[in-house]
Amino acid sequence: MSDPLIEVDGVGRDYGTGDRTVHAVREVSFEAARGELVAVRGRSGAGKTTLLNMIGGLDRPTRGVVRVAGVDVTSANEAQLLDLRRSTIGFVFQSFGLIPILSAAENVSVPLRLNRRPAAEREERVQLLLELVGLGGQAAQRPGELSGGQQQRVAVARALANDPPLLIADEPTGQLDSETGRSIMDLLRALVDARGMTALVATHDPSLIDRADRVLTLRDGRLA
Ligand SMILES: Nc1ncnc2c1ncn2[C@@H]1O[C@H](COP(=O)(O)OP(=O)(O)OP(=O)(O)O)[C@@H](O)[C@H]1O
Repeated sequence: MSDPLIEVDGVGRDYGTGDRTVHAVREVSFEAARGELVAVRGRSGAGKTTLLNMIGGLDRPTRGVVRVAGVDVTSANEAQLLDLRRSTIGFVFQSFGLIPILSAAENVSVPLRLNRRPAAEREERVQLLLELVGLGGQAAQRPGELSGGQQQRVAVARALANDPPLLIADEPTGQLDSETGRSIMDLLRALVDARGMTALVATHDPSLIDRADRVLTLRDGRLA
């Protein structure tokens, strides 16, 4: 595989010390290519969130190296990590993480503001992104006025705002009913196919696994 987008090499993460040490992730190595949809499955506590957070630069491994788009996330300083999270990685969480007092459009606009994009460009891009996720008509509505599935679509649009090569989604369908969950996974699949981005998606849900190009299974912190 040439030029992988994600390189994970011998990564481990411990919490606590001594007898109480929890080995949340142990000796995990894998690569993901550009344009690949990779599912990470495993039971509750298997280490999915810990692994995703280390790849996304939200947490640092105890051992090993993570590279994303050639950048060593493990040794990056805070400013470099901030830059990586703004330009290279979009995040989607189980709990959506939208700002309640902002409209759908304003939520999607937040990463563009952080990247200091001009107002006219922001407006155009936000509308395009909302249409992309099927919410062109809901731009002015606040999260509380949207269904769970619609809120997650807004979160996906926000994650795509700066056109990152990597989307990390941690149980994005965990709070949705199974049919709504499937529509979110269909959306992620379509986005990966249309944009050539890489997506890393943690999920418990066996019915969502078949949309992935590849499935990584974590058991007690190890890749099975
Ligand atoms: N901050 C922390 N301090 C101590 N232990 C932690 C911490 N975060 C996670 N752990 C432990 O690390 C292990 C892996 O947790 P993690 O959240 O990565 O699993 P998961 O597969 O994402 O689970 P879930 O599906 O329930 O979200 C668990 O045993 C958990 O209790």
